[in-house]
Amino acid sequence: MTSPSALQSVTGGWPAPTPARPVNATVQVPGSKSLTNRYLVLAALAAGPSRLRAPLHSRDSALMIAALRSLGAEITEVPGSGPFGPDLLVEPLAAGAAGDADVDCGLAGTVMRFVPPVAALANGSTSFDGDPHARQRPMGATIEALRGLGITVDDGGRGALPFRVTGTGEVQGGRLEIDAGASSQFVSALLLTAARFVDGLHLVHRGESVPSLDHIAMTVQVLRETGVEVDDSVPNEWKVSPGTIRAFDVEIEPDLSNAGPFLAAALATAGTVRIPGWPAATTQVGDKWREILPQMGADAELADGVLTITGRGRIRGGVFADTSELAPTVAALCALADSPSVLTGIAHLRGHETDRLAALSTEINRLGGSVTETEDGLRIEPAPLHGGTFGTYADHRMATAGAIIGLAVPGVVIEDIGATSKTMPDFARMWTDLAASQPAGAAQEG
Ligand SMILES: O=C(O)C1=C[C@@H](OP(=O)(O)O)[C@@H](O)[C@H](O)C1
Ligand SMILES: C=C(OP(=O)(O)O)C(=O)O
Repeated sequence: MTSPSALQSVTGGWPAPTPARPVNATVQVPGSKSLTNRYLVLAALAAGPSRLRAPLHSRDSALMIAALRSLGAEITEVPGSGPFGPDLLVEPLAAGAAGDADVDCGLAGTVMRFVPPVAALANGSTSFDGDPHARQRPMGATIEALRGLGITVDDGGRGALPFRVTGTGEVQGGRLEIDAGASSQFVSALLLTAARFVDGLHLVHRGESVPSLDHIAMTVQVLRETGVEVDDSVPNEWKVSPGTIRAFDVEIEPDLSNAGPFLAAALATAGTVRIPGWPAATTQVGDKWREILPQMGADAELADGVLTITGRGRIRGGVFADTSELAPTVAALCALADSPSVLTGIAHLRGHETDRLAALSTEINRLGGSVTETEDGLRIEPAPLHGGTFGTYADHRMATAGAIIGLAVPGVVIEDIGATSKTMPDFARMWTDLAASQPAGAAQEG
């Protein structure tokens, strides 16, 4: 694991562009990671073949595809379809398919949390491991949950990756208590598979509050779309009835969290950014940009499925609660703001791709910023920033946070822009195009 303090001197890197003029661009954003990986799991467990249109193609989705294939699902690409890569056809796993598979989770929370319950349905053993930092991410609730369901999990007593799940071809299900305080993905993972348990699942959370509730709402929504009965009427409890997961043909929404850095560019440069394909209704947490960015001083308009954000030259700080995976983008904007900010409700970011609270404060402060960690978030004071290397910790959202700061601060070098391949492999090109975009009428003005 690379700790924030260990990253003192870095050579090389990607010089973040600092445009001389306000950006003015329409940016098509690839499909949602969270939706793509949920639909892949559901398609693998469904009653017939399914199609995902406009799915995300990135490291996290490739890892999910490889994991489900290793368990026996057939996943093929439809050549020539989709602007960001082919649609996917999924033939589900055969019931009680044999295990003896190896799953590489990379650094993908959705793979390390969503796939073990699927492996529990198999008749055999499945081994899970991942990147070095994946071994630091919280996994205890998944391991304990599977044991609570009668599944053998050999984790060498670590409560973390690597571990082996041995199923018998059937999971009884029933009532189960877990502590999902470290990640909403512990809940989503069990709900996604639960309809295939003999008795379904009555899941009860006990402990500190569950973070990233929007992502659980997304899970409940996709389950209902595929014909699964879910009762989420009692806070911290979810009941999934046993039954069939219907095969489906679905168009994946653009990733609204990944739209964030591009929309932030409108504020950072006092420009305009338009994102087409913005859903009229969605469970994605990224829909919160329509509240967050106006709170910071931008104009926002959603018309005909296009979200337009226009920066007005001033970025206001504020109090931002429960921003979940949006937090690194929000923090980057707060570092450019002219008044103080507080980010709350994000203590669990310490268990994300890296300890994001430590990483954001270390890297922004290295550029002259004034960020302090609080118990459950960050306090960010206005400070004049200067250029320097921005460490990325294999975290896509650290790389994009550094790029946002670089729009307004010359000389910012992103340690590893390749980290963006986790969810947006084309980020560097898209960002370069954005930075080179011209304000309306600029060509005529010369
Ligand atoms: O279920 C999902 O797709 C996700 C849930 C959230 O995890 P946490 O609850 O661990 O924050 C989010 O941060 C992550 O990027 C994706
Ligand atoms: C926390 C994130 O990812 P993961 O799905 O790996 O948890 C994220 O994308 O911000």
